[in-house]
Amino acid sequence: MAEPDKKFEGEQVEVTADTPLIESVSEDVSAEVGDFIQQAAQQNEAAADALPDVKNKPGPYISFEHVYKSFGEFVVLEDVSFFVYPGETLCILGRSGVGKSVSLQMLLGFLKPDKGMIKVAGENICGFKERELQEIRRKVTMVFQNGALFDSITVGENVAFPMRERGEMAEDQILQVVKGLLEMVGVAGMESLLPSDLSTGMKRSIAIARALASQPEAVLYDEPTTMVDPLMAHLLGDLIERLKQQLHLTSIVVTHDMRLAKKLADRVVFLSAGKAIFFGTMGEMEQSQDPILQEFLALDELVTPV
Ligand SMILES: Nc1ncnc2c1ncn2[C@@H]1O[C@H](COP(=O)(O)OP(=O)(O)OP(=O)(O)O)[C@@H](O)[C@H]1O
Repeated sequence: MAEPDKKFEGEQVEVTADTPLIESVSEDVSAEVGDFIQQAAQQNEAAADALPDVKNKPGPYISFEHVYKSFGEFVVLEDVSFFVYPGETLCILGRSGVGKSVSLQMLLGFLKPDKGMIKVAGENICGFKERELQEIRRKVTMVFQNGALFDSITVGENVAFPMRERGEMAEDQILQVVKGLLEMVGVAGMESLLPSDLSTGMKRSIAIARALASQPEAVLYDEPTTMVDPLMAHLLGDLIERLKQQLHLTSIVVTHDMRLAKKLADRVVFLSAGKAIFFGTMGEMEQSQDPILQEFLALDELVTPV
């Protein structure tokens, strides 16, 4: 059952278009985090430039090439291919159980494909050892549905975690970046709260701030708008879009939320019965005569009327 969207424990705060949350989401980034963001954006542009040049276009940042995955007799993915270019957003769509989360887990090396190649930044990661996979997980970070925050430490400590782990920044600089990142994702001043004090939507915003703290080149979002109210879903969608624009982040978004896919996706891949039955733009998907795609689009209109 969906967790209710609350702001603070014991305090009923209604999120409306006038709350600071919305103002800060639409504002430019603060000076504190400016340098950090600038550095991340430059790093992402440099990473994109370093990718193999295919006919003067940079190669995909992430690609699945003829990927197969089964659990015992149960076939999850069968000859699935798709890609996402640097700085672009790919949405993975499909009904429950088609292998969307399994795809993300393979992309981070938590699961191995049976056959095929998964490339990140031009390298096939399928044969990578744990150390090399850890470097991939620094470049490509995941924002989990539940935020996956550490419950026993504060919001500020959660966001600072990747920077402290890397040990490259002075403590006062880390605190400034934490402050700026929280401001950037619309939850300014919440450093000293515990994750249990926060709503699902806020946990997700903080999980995004923590993901950004490791200065990733790509971010994977697993159902970012599920179990939050429509306004929070809209804000999270705006935030993901803004991060793409400001940081040139490559993003993969697993979602059932067609409005979100329409807002964010440069391309979508639609998984069904083990196959990628569609890979293209949202506009092309809407024009498709494939009955499975038509049914999915029609169902979405029934569930979320405009
Ligand atoms: N480690 C595993 N061992 C065995 N089966 C698994 C494992 N992980 C996933 N599966 C199965 O693989 C299938 C695809 O799972 P996956 O979680 O990727 O679906 P999904 O498309 O993300 O669905 P949903 O939208 O409901 O989250 C499911 O039938 C699931 O039970």
